[in-house]
Amino acid sequence: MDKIILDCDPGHDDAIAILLAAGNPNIDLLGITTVSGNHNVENTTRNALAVCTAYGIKVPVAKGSPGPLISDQVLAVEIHGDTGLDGPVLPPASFELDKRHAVDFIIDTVMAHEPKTITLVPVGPYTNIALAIRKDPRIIGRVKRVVAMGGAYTRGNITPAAEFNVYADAEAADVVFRADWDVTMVGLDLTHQALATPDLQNRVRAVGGPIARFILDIWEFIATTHGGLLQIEYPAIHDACCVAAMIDPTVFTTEKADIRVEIAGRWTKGMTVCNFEKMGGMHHFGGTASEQVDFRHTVAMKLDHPKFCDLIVDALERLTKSK
Ligand SMILES: Nc1ccc([C@@H]2N[C@H](CO)[C@@H](O)[C@H]2O)cc1
Ligand SMILES: [Ca+2]
Repeated sequence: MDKIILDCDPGHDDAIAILLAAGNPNIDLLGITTVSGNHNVENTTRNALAVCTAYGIKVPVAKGSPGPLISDQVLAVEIHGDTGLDGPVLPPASFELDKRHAVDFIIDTVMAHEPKTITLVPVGPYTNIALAIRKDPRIIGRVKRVVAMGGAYTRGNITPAAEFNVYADAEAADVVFRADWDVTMVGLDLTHQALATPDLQNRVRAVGGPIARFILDIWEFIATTHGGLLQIEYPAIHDACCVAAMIDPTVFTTEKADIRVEIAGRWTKGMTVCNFEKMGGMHHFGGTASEQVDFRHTVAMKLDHPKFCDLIVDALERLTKSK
């Protein structure tokens, strides 16, 4: 059983990550922390509580940072709508927020558990994670690993060079990727394979019930925004890919790389520059022999889409039965 803290900015695809984390018996969802990203932190927090209520689950939810460390705030309202989760009916929260700030919740939870037992799963901008490292660096050595949705080794979705979660707080992403812990980057190159195809939507419809309706309303809304803006055939279920990998590591293939986050480029800020080990270990700085490159990051490459879909349908069936 993998213990995780899901740091998120619900967010349509964040809601499917919560479905997987709450519905799969191999995941122990210790808590949800929220951050500003797809919308402001008031809305992403309200949405996190609404999603838990819609699923009939109760887990600690702790509100986090209202904005990035340094850069101006950028929201993805054009994709997620004015509430940050337009489309489905959002029920009023059935439980109260955890009283702690997300950063304190992360630190307290990591320090209260055995070393190397908790995985951090950030699927929004990494502001809370960076702040937690700075407030208590002990968590770097104590966390089992970080499986982060963000970045891309080809092209971005908020600028040609950058993916939204990294772009929205590039300095926080720089802190996270440079820290001395095990980071897996689940970028757009992988998550744009994780599409809510008609077949998957029909399987969700066949489960029936209010949660299936909630999920279908999510994809119906996103299809009106995502497809138009980004020319992607079906809604991309970005964030759930991280949780799926916690459940079944064979859900996608990986390669080792050395990842550097651009924080100064005028046109490339937020770009995750990936130097793959399999690319013969090109150096970041034109092969200066003095630069030591250790390929310590892991990059998600090829998704097993049928396996991914099975996990989503299974989680939906379990939550629907237990509601
Ligand atoms: N166009 C666009 C699509 C998704 C997102 C959000 N950011 C990440 C994908 O870039 C996911 O976590 C998702 O919640 C932002 C912008
Ligand atoms: Ca997200």
